[in-house]
Amino acid sequence: MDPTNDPNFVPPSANKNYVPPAGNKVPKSKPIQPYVLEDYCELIDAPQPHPSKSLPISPSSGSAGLDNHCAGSQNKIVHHKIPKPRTDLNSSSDDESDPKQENRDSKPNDEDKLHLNQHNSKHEKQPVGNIPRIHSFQIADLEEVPHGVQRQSKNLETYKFPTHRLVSTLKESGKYPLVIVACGSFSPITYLHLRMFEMAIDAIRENTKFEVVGGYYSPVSDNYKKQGLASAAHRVRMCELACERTSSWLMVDAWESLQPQYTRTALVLDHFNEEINIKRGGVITSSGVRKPCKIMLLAGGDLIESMGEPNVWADQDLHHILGGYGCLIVERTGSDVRSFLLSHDIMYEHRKNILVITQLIYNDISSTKVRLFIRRGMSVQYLLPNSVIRYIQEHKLYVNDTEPVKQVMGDKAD
Ligand SMILES: Nc1ncnc2c1ncn2[C@@H]1O[C@H](COP(=O)(O)OP(=O)(O)OP(=O)(O)O)[C@@H](O)[C@H]1O
Ligand SMILES: NC(=O)c1ccc[n+]([C@@H]2O[C@H](COP(=O)(O)O)[C@@H](O)[C@H]2O)c1
Repeated sequence: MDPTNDPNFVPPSANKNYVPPAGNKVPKSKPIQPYVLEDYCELIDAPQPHPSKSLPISPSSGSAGLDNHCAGSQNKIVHHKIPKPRTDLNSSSDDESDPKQENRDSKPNDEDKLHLNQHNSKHEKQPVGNIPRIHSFQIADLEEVPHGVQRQSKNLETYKFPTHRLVSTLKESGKYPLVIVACGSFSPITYLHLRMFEMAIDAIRENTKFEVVGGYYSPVSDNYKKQGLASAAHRVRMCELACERTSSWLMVDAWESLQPQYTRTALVLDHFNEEINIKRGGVITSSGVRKPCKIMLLAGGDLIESMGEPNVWADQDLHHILGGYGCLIVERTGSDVRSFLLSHDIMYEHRKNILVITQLIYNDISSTKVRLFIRRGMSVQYLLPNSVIRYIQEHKLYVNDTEPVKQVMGDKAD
């Protein structure tokens, strides 16, 4: 039975005493692709250290092994240098890139061309592989009217899974495809929610052999009944505006938001598995081999810590999410995710499928506080994309919210 069938349903985060009804089962889902993150988790760019420098890590230093590495890599060598990220440019010599997949970045801008020229002129003399630069395919031109963007339907009958930015052919055939899914309220989406994906893609590139082929927001449905939720249609639209105007790889999937009942996160991930692996057969490599796509949940430290609260998540769901899919956890300021992982039995059991991402530049923008600012007529400029601010103004969202201020200033928002 779905928790929201209960007439007294209150979303878990709003009611700490919430007890989900029995029978909170994960259906026998179709096969989930088999990769465990840690099996494909190593610093792909860093040189292997000299064997004499690799010290075994004692169990008591377990948390060190979690630091921006796969949580389960405790017997692995800890590199103290941040490896320089591979780039489109410097990996191009050994890439078997497919021109068809350049839908992400078909036209290099002037800056790219300049960089390309500089790079080409140096190419003969310098070994490539270590030129740090921003990946231009991640950025959308803020002034550009987005092309080929697929907007989500407002009803389930005409719903189509968005694939307009899903990479269909793997760029580097030696890697494994990965899709990142962020579930949440996004009421409204902020720059923190956008940054989460950028932090995740950096961590994946640096620490694993996966190639991110897509990123999705899955806003929760209205049945979640959390305080401060704008309607699902508004939240989906705001996420779309944010993705269209600030990113060239992120997408929004409205499926969860359109469901007539609240959908547990385990089932949302099953939906992505179904769309990407079952219906579409995963991702193809340039040599024509099909690879199933790993799907991982992207979540903040607070969401992960809610997994330790009684009766918010069914154990069976946690095994399904963490074991079957895996989790990328963005540390939240002030929360100790690593200690939490060590202390939580199910999390610890699946630690090889969990990657903790350290925020090197702290960002703690809170949707709750954004809503309060709007209600108080204060500026929210630079906390969320302009397109989202404009949308909020046009639709007069949040101005008449009645969310208790005490709760807004409570521990979650602070
Ligand atoms: N400051 C933060 N640091 C890291 N992750 C965060 C932070 N704020 C939110 N997240 C993550 O963003 C995702 C979506 O969050 P969601 O919109 O549901 O909550 P929220 O941003 O905390 O909003 P609200 O203030 O309405 O509770 C969740 O995984 C959440 O953990
Ligand atoms: N049992 C579950 O599947 C479960 C429990 C709590 C939160 N969630 C999800 O976590 C996300 C964020 O929730 P909060 O905004 O309440 O932190 C939402 O997408 C929600 O559906 C799922």
